[in-house]
Amino acid sequence: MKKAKAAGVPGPAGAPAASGSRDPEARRPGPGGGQDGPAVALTGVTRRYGAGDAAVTALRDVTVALPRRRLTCVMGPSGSGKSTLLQCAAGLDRPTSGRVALGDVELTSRSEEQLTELRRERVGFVFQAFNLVPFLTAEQNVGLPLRLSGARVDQRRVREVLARVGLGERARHRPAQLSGGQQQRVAIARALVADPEVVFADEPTGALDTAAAREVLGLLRRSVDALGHTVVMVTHDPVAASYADTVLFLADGRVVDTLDGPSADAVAARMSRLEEGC
Ligand SMILES: Nc1ncnc2c1ncn2[C@@H]1O[C@H](COP(=O)(O)OP(=O)(O)OP(=O)(O)O)[C@@H](O)[C@H]1O
Repeated sequence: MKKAKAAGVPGPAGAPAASGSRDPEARRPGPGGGQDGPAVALTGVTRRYGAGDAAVTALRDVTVALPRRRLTCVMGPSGSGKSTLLQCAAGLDRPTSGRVALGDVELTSRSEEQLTELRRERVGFVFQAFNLVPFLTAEQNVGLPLRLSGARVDQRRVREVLARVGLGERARHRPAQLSGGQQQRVAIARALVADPEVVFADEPTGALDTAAAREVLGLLRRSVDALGHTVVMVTHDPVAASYADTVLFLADGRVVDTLDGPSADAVAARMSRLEEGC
């Protein structure tokens, strides 16, 4: 079991120390690769909701770098700011102050239209509730990001990504004809099809049973190890977090700790201390 590092907020220059990938293949340049800086850098990010007595500060002066070609997990007690961090990092929400950069692109100064386009072109999303379009087949769902960005839908590419998630035989099935785990695998294929710079996954296993969750986590892990993708995942589950290279722990809107090469036991132990307020 590895020890949690002392609290300290990693800055953009020193990405949270992903201690090195578990697979040498992952060191080759991957999607959006070739660049050395972090995939996403938050600098002094504060996010406040509401005003006056009703104001809630969800993130407090967060400075953190999310490294490329790694699986970074975000954990913390309920209300600690995990989803807010993910949404700010993905350009779905705007910080009240501070800066967010996706690769070399500063997000905070962009218009809504520019952010929408950036997300389409450079980011993939996986949600707890799958968010597939119910009347489209698996392959049509996977091709959707390409279609929305105006690119030609390369059917071979769609089939290849579906096969990679083990659903080559289910391309013509609609979501209702698939199990939860299979639907989430379609969602992962959809997130990966356009080779995004970062895949953001918000509780991707929250609605799945243990076996399906393991398959989904294995896929996310392999997308990093074998294909060089970058994944940032929010989870409550220490076992899910053990698939990550690095776990960031949030408490009360701050990054209070990181853990590299985490075991489920070490994550659970750190979480219970955080839930007790230490
Ligand atoms: N749109 C909003 N309006 C007002 N307050 C909000 C909003 N979104 C989040 N918050 C508040 O910000 C804080 C952080 O919320 P966030 O959803 O980021 O936490 P979380 O760690 O993801 O929580 P959980 O684990 O319960 O999903 C909470 O106190 C929450 O109530």
